[in-house]
Amino acid sequence: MANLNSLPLYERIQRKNGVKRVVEVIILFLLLSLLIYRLLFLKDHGLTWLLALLCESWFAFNWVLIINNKWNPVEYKTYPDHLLQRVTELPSVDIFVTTADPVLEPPIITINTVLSLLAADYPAYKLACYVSDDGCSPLTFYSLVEATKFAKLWVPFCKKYNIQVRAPFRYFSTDSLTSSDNSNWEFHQEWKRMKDEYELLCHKIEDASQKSRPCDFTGEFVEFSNVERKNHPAIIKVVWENKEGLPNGVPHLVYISREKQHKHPHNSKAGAMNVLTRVSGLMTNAPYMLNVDCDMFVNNPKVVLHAMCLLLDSNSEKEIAFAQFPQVFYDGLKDDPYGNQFVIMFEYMMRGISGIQGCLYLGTGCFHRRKIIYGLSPSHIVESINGKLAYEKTLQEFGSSKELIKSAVLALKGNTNPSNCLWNSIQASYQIASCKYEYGTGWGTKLGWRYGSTTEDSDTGVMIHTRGWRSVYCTPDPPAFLGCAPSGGPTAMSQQKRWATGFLQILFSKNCPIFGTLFGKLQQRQSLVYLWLVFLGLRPVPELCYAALPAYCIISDSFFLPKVHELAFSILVALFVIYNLYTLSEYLKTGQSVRAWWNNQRMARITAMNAWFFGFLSCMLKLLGVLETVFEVTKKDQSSDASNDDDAGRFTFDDSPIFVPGTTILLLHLTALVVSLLKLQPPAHGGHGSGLAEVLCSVLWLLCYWPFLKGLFGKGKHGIPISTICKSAALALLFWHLCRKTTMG
Ligand SMILES: O=c1ccn([C@@H]2O[C@H](COP(=O)(O)OP(=O)(O)O[C@H]3O[C@H](CO)[C@@H](O)[C@H](O)[C@H]3O)[C@@H](O)[C@H]2O)c(=O)[nH]1
Ligand SMILES: [Mn+2]
Repeated sequence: MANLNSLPLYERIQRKNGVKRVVEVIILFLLLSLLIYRLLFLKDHGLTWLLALLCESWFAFNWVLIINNKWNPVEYKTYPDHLLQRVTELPSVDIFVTTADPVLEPPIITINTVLSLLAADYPAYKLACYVSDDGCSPLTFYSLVEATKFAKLWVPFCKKYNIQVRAPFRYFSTDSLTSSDNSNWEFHQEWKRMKDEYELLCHKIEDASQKSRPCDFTGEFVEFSNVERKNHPAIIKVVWENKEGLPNGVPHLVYISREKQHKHPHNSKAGAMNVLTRVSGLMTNAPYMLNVDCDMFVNNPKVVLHAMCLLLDSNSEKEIAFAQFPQVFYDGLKDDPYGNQFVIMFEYMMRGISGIQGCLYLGTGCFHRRKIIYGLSPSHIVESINGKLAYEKTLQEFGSSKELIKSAVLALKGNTNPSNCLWNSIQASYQIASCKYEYGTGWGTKLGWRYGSTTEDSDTGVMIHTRGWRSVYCTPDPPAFLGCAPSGGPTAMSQQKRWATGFLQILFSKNCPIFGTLFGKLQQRQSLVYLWLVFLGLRPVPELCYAALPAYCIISDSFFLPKVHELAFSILVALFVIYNLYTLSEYLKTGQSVRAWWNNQRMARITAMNAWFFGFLSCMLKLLGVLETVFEVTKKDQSSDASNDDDAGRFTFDDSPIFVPGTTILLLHLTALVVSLLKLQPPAHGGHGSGLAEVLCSVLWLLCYWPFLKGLFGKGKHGIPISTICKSAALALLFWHLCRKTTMG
């Protein structure tokens, strides 16, 4: 028999991508040729030419960054079976679930996530689940209490029959009975019972949510009487404690609603994560922490084992900070109409980035080492191996709680703390969940999740990589977690807006990836990865200019693209064809449709010009001190009703100004095409008017904005509101006027 210790826990496999690289370089070469052509003829042309040159330079630069991201794709294969044979004692893991709003994030979604986590294939006494509720909702708490009762049946059932999907709503939505061993009478009975019990649970929660007060504010619920969501003392409840420490029981479950006061910034999700980190530090102090958004349920019960394969390997202790799983979505709309299922992004971009310093931290589905969240660097590890704990001098950064400092020392030394009684730490927990606790401490700057960006995940990731850590990307089959992708134009746009704002906040902060390379240990290529990410926030500027150019040229009868007979025109055509075939091939290779490819192409344009533009504005206003940025929570739908709806993929709008730029661009191109069809242009200077290229470009923009075109005539949520159309028309008129003025002048 092979030596057990020689069995690998994971393998890192370099993926072959020779052909892709060649195509990528060809595209780069074509882009550079175009730029050279622009430069050569710059002096013969005016402002439009220069503008085109600047935009194209930006796109070319972006392409270089993308090539860097994708150049060295790797795959991590994990072997949980080897782990179970090799390791006698698995480490404990604290699990964090965040929720913030019982309306946008219905508690039934949150409890399904919690149930799936409690039932994971891992010794129950090694897990503890902490739910942070920024909504301070009695309904969420009530749902958790009820879910715990159900969990006592559900968890043993899942483990006994080795159920694959352990989020009950998902398990019972498929025909799980016929697909399992039907002849097993006992299973049949238990299955029925589970289904009935789950339905009962759903009814209870549904009933409670219909009432103005979900429950009587007595007993456990007393603290919820009279709470204001944004102004209330901390509420911490041990919902369930696995006192007997049974391996197949239900893991600990703790509810936390941190203190909030109007005048104290709460730092959104990052703030919630830091409270979770501290409270769990006191209660269970596990060396590993898994965090998920409330909608991301466990889809692969072995997920913790997969992560441990990567984190427990003897070498990884000294270099790997976290193990990230991709975000995969369930019941996604057909052909990805909102371009937010990110299949390509996870398949090519993330794998490529994994080949550099490591995958980005994506905010959910990630296992962190506690001591690294506590600020440890790789060099500290070496020092602590040599006997001294280099960290002691900075312990005051943890704040004034003696209990917390004590637990932090243990965590930093790598001592796993056997769980004592959770109730013992309740008092101290209230102290560290108060909103004043962090003043004068390192939380949010040196410790924990970083404050200052609405994408706290990327920000915290930059910080960790800047300290010199690496990270790994784990893609087991079936996917580890599944969540909801926003459906609907407004939700999709507001999510993207928040991301763009957050990226720019990183760019303009001390945590900027450029500083990370200059002064820290962020590898150069990883720095380029982060630049690619944060520069997405600047993208709306060249994107909007480039979209306006063809309309401008047609209306004022000038040109910005090469004429058909020129060599440069063929460069342009080649670039267009090769680039699109390249992206299309990625979609086909990942089993997606041509339609999905097209939807993603056009949504990339729509997102950049609308959502990211507003993200850009909101960051600029924040920098000028005019406006505070807020973390707008994404609405989550559980039901798959949307996908049965005929109109499911049809773009929806609301009266948000976010749709104004897009509507304006659409109106401009409509005008331009009418102008060109009816030959209404003013006479061009010396016969150099707009040509075929500009018209084709304009048609292309129209195609990209097809959902908006339909929106002009649509009704209800499928229609663009009149007010938005008026604002856009006014802007388009202004633009027209300017075009005409420059041609006259
Ligand atoms: O004040 C807040 C705001 C949000 N959340 C929670 O944060 C999570 C993420 O929010 P969501 O609205 O779902 O954001 P998404 O756009 O879906 O999330 C992506 O982007 C976020 C950063 O913008 C990351 O935090 C997420 O992990 C990542 O999935 C949810 O569980 C929320 O309940 C809080 O706990 N407190
Ligand atoms: Mn989410």
